[in-house]
Amino acid sequence: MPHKDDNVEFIPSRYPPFPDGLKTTHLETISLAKIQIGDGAEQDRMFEACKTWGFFYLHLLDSDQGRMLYEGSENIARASEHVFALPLEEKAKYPPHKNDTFGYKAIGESRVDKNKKADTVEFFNISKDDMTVPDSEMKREWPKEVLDNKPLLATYIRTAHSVGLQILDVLGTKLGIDDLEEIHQRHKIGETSADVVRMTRGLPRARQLETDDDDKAEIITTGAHTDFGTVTILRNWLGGLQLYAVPNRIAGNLDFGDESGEWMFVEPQQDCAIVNLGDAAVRMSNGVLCSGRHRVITAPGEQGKLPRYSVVYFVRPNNECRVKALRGSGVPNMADDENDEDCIRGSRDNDKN
Ligand SMILES: O=C(O)CCC(=O)C(=O)O
Ligand SMILES: [Fe+2]
Repeated sequence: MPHKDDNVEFIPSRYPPFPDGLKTTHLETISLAKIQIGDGAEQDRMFEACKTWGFFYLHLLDSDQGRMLYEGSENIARASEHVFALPLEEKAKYPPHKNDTFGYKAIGESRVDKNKKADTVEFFNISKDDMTVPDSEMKREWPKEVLDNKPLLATYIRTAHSVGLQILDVLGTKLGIDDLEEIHQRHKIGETSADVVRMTRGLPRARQLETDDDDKAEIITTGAHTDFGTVTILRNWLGGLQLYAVPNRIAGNLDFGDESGEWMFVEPQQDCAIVNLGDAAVRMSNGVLCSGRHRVITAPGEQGKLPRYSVVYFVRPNNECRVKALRGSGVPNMADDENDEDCIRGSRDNDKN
């Protein structure tokens, strides 16, 4: 779509490049097409990436579903610009309900560090369940700017969910899971879940600082976290995402007291999504798979002068499911893995990530 209007913010083709010379992770790039045709070497590389960092780049342009995610995420980011441009009073009409995270999170509602500094990003979390049913069956209200894009969002949700499950099928096979169907049962598209498409818009650096004189200031936009679901498929176009250089194998390890590692940038790759595993994948594999701790800071260099958009799909277990370890030759037994106390519930209501 041509951009007639210079007020348009989301124009990836005009973004300055990611700067050289920063500490950056070297993640594997996995081809979605090769995963889809069952290429053994590609599957091995993906499994290794999921055991080491729980993060990899997914090359999208060589498969139909990948191209849908590529174009769909750009269209959703464009739509999100209209959502975020609404007056705050209007956006505030869509807060999360008591037991969910759907709807609008304003800037400053979360804390990003131990000094309780406020975050500088707004989110709009759009639920899978409402976008994939007729309007009359939706459980909550959505702004017109979201509803106008319901067909796009529904297609994106179905595609991202399907790609997430294709990834889980490969990981399940590599883990020697006895019953792969169990993974599908836990992530049924038609069952109620906390799956969302998250639209995000992070403030540019100039708007975060009182003055714009400290070009190098590191401002945390979204604080350190692990995602609580199973698989996350992320599209971002500006830098700022960082991965903590100590792999995390503990589900829900949100007590980030240790500061021994360092933060490394994950450079966005034009033709790729960034895929990462969440706590439910750690739990289902009894810690064989890894859920990488990450955060977002202001995009580096010139990029940081621009508002930062991202589009995130979270594949999460169905609400009713108890996320126990799966049984399989590659999943170590844990003495207490039958213990419900030790299970993550499908809906981790209080978590925002
Ligand atoms: O915007 C990004 O690059 C990452 C966002 C993220 O980690 C999240 O929303 O959980
Ligand atoms: Fe995240």
